[in-house]
Amino acid sequence: MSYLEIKNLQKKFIVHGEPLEVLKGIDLDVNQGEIYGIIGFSGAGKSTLARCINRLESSDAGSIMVGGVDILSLDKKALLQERRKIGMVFQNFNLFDSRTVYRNIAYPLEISDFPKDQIKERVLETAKLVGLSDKLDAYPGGLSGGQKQRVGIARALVNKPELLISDEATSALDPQTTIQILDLLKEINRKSGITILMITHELDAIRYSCNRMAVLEEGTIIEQGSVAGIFNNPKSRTGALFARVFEEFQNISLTEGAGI
Ligand SMILES: Nc1ncnc2c1ncn2[C@@H]1O[C@H](COP(=O)(O)OP(=O)(O)OP(=O)(O)O)[C@@H](O)[C@H]1O
Repeated sequence: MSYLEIKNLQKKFIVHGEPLEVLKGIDLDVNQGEIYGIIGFSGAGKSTLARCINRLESSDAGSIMVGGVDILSLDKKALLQERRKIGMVFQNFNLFDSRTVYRNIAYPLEISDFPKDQIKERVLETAKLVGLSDKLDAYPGGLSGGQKQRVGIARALVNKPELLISDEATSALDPQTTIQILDLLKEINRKSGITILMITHELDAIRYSCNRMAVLEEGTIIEQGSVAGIFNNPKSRTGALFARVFEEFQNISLTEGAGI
């Protein structure tokens, strides 16, 4: 059953008085409970797509259904309500440096009508889920990149959303920390059944986490299907480039590992 259904989504920006078409009719179907990958080079429109889904960005045409709700038709009040079902994680973490880990995680609850006397319990529960129980009094400045992203993930999850959009969540992290964060997302998905849209330019992150994926190129989804299918038999230039870059990277590692 599909949880996120996007049809003919279009978005343009006006740049120096000229229209710049960034999303040119996106169609996407993400099943409930799956981790779905979207890959694309820089400038393909990935972040714009992510931002359109929770209406941080307006859209020009098309429809976005999230859990059966037509997101683009909601008034302001209903949108605030529905947004709680959509968590978002960013590459640069977007944390408040002057707030402790606890208060960063609590923030979405503080600005909603969540019962005040239940905030602490929810924050502690969420911090535990992401492995941050011992860092609640720390400030972001004193955390590693991986810990910062755990705070970002906790903050995205504290409202118990049904959809998590991960926009390059691991792109600023080293390979080992990337694996830890991807493992955390997989574990959260397995435990809670949350649907995850993983947007990235890293094919290995998608190979590690997803069964299905789409390739975004210049605002168009040019290929979608199983990760194995696209990787082994890419139909598009971008798909082929990603597969080749990945293989070359593997070869380099092997050669170096063999000491040649
Ligand atoms: N607010 C904006 N105003 C004008 N142009 C924008 C705006 N936001 C994005 N763009 C343009 O839209 C295109 C797609 O940008 P977007 O950030 O969605 O791509 P991306 O695939 O996420 O790339 P990256 O991985 O580099 O962030 C780019 O050409 C970008 O310059």
